[in-house]
Amino acid sequence: MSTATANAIDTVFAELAARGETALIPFLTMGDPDLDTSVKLIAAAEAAGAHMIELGVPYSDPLADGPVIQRASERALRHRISLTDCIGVASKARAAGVRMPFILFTYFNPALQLGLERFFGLLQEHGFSGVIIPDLPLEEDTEVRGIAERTGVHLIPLVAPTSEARVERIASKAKGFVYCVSSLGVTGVRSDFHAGIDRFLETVRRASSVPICVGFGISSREQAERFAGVADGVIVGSAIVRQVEASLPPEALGDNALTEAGLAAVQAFIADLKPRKSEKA
Ligand SMILES: O=P(O)(O)OC[C@@H](O)[C@@H](O)c1c[nH]c2ccccc12
Repeated sequence: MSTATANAIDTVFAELAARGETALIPFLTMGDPDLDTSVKLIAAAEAAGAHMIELGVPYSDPLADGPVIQRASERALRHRISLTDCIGVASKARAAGVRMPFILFTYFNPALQLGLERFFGLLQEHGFSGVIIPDLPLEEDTEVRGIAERTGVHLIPLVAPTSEARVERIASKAKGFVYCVSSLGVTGVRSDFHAGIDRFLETVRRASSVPICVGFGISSREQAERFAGVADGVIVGSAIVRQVEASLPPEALGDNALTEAGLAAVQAFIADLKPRKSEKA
């Protein structure tokens, strides 16, 4: 009898595939504007219909992030929160009744500083199903993948339209899903995507034995539905983080936690993003 419990990410994708639905995966910066509000925002995202969620660790040097998420990281880092504080948010969200799978999103350096064995041990302890490390150097990939496998946490790789030649190697070892970046450059709302995006997604689909999801620049239901036919999920970060930012009371009030109205505005924004039932192409 296998002792390995099924990973919640795999279960969610199987359920959605059976219903012909596309996963909606928000990204939130933990600690923006504070850790308690992050727990409320995660619960609001699930209430809005999100199927799983990327919990972002704020970082002082977010190379791949556009201005919206950079500002969110700055707001969060004012509270001097640590990587372990961010990981602990998952247990608080579970205690608040949130059931959807959690994916930690962090740059590599904070995980390395903590120690990879301790990092993955904490992810497992706090119930994470996956982790995304956008700047994981390929030469460290084998060690990290080994620890991830042992702890049952899916190491979710990113592929970009420029990495066509590496798609096969990356996608063939992917767990959870393959994160297909829709455009070149940094995160942030966009009106159009990389010209060869559809061919790129077909290439990833052929090379991958796990679901494929698209992120970067998606900020509306129309854009989410544009990918619903060719991808198994869409990831939305900056547009949601921008809504959080817009819903914060003026700094002058001192306590810049979100009001109930602000939380409701973020929840409504996420609900509006959700692709309608789409028959897979
Ligand atoms: O913000 P966007 O354009 O909606 O893209 C998702 C993105 O925010 C999230 O997945 C993410 C946040 N920081 C990153 C850095 C690299 C890759 C992806 C990310």
